[in-house]
Amino acid sequence: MSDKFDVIVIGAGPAGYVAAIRAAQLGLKTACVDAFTGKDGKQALGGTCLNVGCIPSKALLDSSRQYWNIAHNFPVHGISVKDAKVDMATFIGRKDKIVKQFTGGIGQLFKANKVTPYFGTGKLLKGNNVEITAADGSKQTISATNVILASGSVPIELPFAKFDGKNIVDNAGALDFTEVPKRLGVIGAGVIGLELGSVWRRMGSEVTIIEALPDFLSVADADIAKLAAKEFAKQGLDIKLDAKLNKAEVKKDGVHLTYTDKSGEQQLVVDKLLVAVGRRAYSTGLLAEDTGVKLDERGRIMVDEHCHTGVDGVWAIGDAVRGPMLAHKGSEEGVAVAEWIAGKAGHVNYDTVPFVIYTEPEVAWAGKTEKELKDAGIPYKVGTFPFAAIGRAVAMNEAVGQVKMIAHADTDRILGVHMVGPGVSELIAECVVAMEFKGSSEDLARIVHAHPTLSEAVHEAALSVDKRAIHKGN
Ligand SMILES: NC(=O)c1ccc[n+]([C@@H]2O[C@H](COP(=O)([O-])OP(=O)(O)OC[C@H]3O[C@@H](n4cnc5c(N)ncnc54)[C@H](O)[C@@H]3O)[C@@H](O)[C@H]2O)c1
Repeated sequence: MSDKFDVIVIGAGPAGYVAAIRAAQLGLKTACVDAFTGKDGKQALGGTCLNVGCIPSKALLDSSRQYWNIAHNFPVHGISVKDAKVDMATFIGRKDKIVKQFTGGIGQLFKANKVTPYFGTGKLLKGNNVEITAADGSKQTISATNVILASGSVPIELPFAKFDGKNIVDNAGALDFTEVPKRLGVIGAGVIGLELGSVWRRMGSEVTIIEALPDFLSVADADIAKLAAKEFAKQGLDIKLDAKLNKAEVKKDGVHLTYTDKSGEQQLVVDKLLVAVGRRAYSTGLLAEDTGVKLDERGRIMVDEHCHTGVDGVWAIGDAVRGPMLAHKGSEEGVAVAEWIAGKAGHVNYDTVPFVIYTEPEVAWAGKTEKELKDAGIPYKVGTFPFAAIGRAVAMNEAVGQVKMIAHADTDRILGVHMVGPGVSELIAECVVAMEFKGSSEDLARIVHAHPTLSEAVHEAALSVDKRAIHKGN
């Protein structure tokens, strides 16, 4: 046994690295174990989010947006560009540089906060010891009073469309195509399917998305999902609902898909296939048999409302436990657990976690959908406001979508806000603050919003709850 810590975190994704930094800030001697290897063969801190998730996908979404705008938005402004071309090495290289900058940044933050990083696969042993296996197979064991498990999640693989890293890929593979696929198939019209499908559509791919469920984006509010579907269809994303993939075979001329929809069995040939049918909690090899830490039926580490596993000094956070698989949810759990360990009052409000899909237009929401409230028998009133009536959005040539605010019919407390439109990934923050402070639609309606800004759509939606929006008929 070489080293003894107050806290060992297994996993350096947005849940784990944030927990480690917060624990160290609170004066706890902290280590963080992670095995992720970057393209340069060195340890790359930051987990899925920084290496192959949130950050690289946003880099490619932005590059592809610039390219798409040349043909689809510049002409509206009277700007023409001839012979626009994309250099794929620069396109992918810029993304890799951003990833390196941020993964390296975590190393710097660890240094500044005196978190000790370990490079290898961590396994929890009985008695809060952690065995670390390096890439060369060598092992060492460290121990701590508290261990935080933050092992994240991995893509779900379909048995009849197994990942081969070349033709049938997961999110990581779809961030590294060396050329724009002429035909891209996507299985799953969820967050990854829509974001990465958008990237390659903007780059010129013919994108077909096969979604098993009959309703598009059923996790979102139905009105918002409907508006989003209309915009995605205009962009040329061919989304097939109620369609189930039966087979994917790699042949010389591409990946041959067989799927069944309402009209029967269908065939489709694509050059690349992205399978994005969800992720599952990752805990392979994480727990020795006698630790007492339990997994639920979906393989998630079981925890109570304080992220405690029930085993003395063992906690679990992020994608590896219940709740939405979102980086910011994991980070907040990381902060809260570090604070609980230090004897402080940690806090995560799961009711106000914002959801964002970084398509164009963006989709964002927090709180309950109209259907959830209807099903629960909670009385509500709704206010909406279209971006078409927002001067800033029109000036930007991005006047699509709307803000929909739902408040309690009796108390006016905001229960949910749902948006599709320009910049809504940022606009949702104001609503989350209002909801966190148990605000009402009237609270937001009484706040001065700068003119002309996109945030006026939130203001007007709040006014519209009480049928007094100014710039539309009520
Ligand atoms: N912007 C973000 O916050 C962001 C970005 C990327 C990923 N994530 C998270 O990562 C996780 C994984 O993302 P994802 O897009 O893979 O999952 P997801 O759950 O968002 O979507 C998966 C979709 O695949 C469909 N599906 C499942 N099995 C299918 C099948 N056999 N055939 C056709 N369709 C099928 C589902 O009905 C669902 O619509 C999610 O929890 C997501 O929240 C978040």
